[in-house]
Amino acid sequence: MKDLQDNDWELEQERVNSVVHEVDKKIAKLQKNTGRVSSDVLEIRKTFWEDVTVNLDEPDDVIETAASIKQQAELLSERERTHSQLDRTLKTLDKLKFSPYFGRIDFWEDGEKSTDQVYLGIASLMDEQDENFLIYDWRAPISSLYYDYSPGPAHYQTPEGTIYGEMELKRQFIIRFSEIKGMFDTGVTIGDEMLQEVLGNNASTQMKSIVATIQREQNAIIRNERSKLLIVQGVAGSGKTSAAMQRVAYLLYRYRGTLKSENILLFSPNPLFNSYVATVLPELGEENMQQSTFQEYLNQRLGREFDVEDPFNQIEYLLSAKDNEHYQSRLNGIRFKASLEFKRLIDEYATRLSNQGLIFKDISFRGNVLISKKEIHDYFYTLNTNFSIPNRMQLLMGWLKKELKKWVKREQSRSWVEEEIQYLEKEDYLEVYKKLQEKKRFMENSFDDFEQEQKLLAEMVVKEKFKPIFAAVKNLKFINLPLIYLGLFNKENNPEELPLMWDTICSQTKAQLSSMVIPYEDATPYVYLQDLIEGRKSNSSIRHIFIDEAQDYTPFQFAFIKMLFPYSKVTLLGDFNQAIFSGATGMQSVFADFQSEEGEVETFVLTKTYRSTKEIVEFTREFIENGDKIEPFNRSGIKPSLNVVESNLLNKQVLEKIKELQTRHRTIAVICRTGEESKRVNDALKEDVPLHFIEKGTTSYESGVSVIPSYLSKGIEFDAVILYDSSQYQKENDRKLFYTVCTRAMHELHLFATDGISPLMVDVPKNTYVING
Ligand SMILES: Nc1ncnc2c1ncn2[C@@H]1O[C@H](COP(=O)(O)OP(=O)(O)OP(=O)(O)O)[C@@H](O)[C@H]1O
Repeated sequence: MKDLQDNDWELEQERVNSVVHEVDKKIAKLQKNTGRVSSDVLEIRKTFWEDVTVNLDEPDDVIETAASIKQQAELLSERERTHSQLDRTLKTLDKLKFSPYFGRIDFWEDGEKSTDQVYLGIASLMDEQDENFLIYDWRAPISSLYYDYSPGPAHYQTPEGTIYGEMELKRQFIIRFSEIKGMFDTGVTIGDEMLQEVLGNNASTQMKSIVATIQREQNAIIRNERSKLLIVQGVAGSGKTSAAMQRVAYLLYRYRGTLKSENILLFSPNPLFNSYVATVLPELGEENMQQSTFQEYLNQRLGREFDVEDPFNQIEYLLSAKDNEHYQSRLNGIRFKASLEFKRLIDEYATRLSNQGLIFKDISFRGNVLISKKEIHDYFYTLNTNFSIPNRMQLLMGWLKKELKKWVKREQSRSWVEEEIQYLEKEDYLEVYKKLQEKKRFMENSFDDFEQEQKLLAEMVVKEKFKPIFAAVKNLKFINLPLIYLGLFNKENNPEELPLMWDTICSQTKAQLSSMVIPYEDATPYVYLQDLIEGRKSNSSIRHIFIDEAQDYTPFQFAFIKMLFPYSKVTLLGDFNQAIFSGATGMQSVFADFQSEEGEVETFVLTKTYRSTKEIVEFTREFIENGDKIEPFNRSGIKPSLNVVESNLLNKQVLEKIKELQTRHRTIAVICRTGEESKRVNDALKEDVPLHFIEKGTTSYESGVSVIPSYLSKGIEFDAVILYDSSQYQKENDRKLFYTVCTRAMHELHLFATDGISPLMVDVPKNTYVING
């Protein structure tokens, strides 16, 4: 490794200057273009109708008019697309001007005469003649060398094969405002110095990109193209979410032309997390992928019919209602309904429903049953059982529509129709009159206008009233799904091996659904059964899904998600030590059993953690099994503290700690066990210090002091964490939650305790923390 000389610095700065000069030229050129395109867009919008020939006289003219409008609209949208593309390129160039690159490697490819200098940045840049790369995109095949090797023999993959050679130099830059602020030549891994610099900074309220310091093991995840299912088990702070974000950017680059941001979907744990990660891709010059929470999906499916419980209410109950008489049976129910066993039970049930047992609803109108549930049931079971249930439902729907049409005719002569006609608006009469005129044109014989008019008006009235019924039939609302689902909890459909307290589970489920509340644990099984009966609404446009915090999904949910996106590759990121939902319930987590997944599955394990100081990692890893495998990044800070206080002094002492931390940190979290406790703490302290109260609907987190319930803090990080009352983490099933909240801290962790030291800490070596009080 060469020593850095002053001369090197000067030469590199000269190169930066010349690259920035090139960027400036490109910006100027593009701005001219952008100006032209935006005036095109304005002009087309202004003259849109002038350039369209509108003529509706004859059917041919109508077709011509439609074609002319379509052509004009296409022209406009093409120009708009070009405009937004140019706009994005301009933004990227601005970023390159600010910081053109972060790395350089000198690589002598076997068989070549000279060494290539490869500079890496967030996007590639060619010289004026478009011949040589001034900057290589970090996602280009050759850039992989930078992440995977230190100087010495090295190789990288290209679509054409493997390229071998010798890396002669690896250099890192910190460039800001076109000026080199730091420069390191690195030997071993991607410079510790650069990582030290990045990780030593304050936590940010938005996740940052890590392209300059991606580690080798993360690079393998980011660039993996082989697997259909990629599983990343990584300890807290190991960069799973970061790897996921850079992987999205990588895939968009690698498959540009075929893969667009709208073909990628990220399932994240809550809206707060969604906004926390939303800036990474734009920072890298890419558009954000689609983002959603699984709860949003469930709400969209069930929200109109039911009051859908969310996972946060469920966990709030689990954390605080331990004395409730139904607690244990609910827990057992949650466990069973999370399992693939329950899914199998539903599959078997659906097979039986094919021959008997489906339940329907009467179709009624003005208090009268038009088609009874029995008639619907009987018709359904006359249909050929070789057809699937969903196919038969479509046939049934067709039959119902026909029957309803007969009813529309019958109803027209009823007295209520005559009455309704009296109340029609003038416009309705006018419409009927127009229709009559139309008809006359085609009919030779004269007819009684009045009678015809009455008939048409009656038809109009009845059809209008039947519209909602037809719509409901089209949406298969004649199926009584809640009752069918509840059929699962009847004796004749019992599972062979009954889960503990099964009778109570059945009666509780029935009570909840009858009041149109769907507990979180029932929501996925319910939509699964619905799909078996109504037909699956699978999505073909999504090609990649990412599930972050995957440990909190049940095996049932994961199986269901895979069915929803049958054409999609899947990246699962999680940590079984942070499985707070399954930790609280003892249910299976999808992460417990990924060995059983079939097909092209690859698993990556990340054991090095970057978020917290060495002292925090040495303390928190003691909470969990095999914690000694967790490797901290070598960054020092102060030891975590345990502050034992009288409960009546807790708020006062927490306040003092906040004030002290504010002198050196920007983001501080007071993590409470539940939402209820957060509220109490917020109410008690908000007069004395400005607080951000975070609850399940909160969509962004700001710097300052946040008060947040434990389960919402997962996935995000703070400079300093105050754990409000650690004495409450008592039982084994609190362990994962306890570990999760403590690992949110980057620089400082302070635990308060009002009722003695948490039993979960008894085995933690005393030299890993300090005790105050
Ligand atoms: N290669 C890296 N270079 C710089 N920073 C990194 C790197 N990898 C991870 N980090 C930082 O470490 C912190 C934790 O990363 P991230 O949130 O992606 O981890 P995680 O595994 O998803 O954590 P958790 O499971 O605890 O939510 C972030 O601040 C991230 O920027």
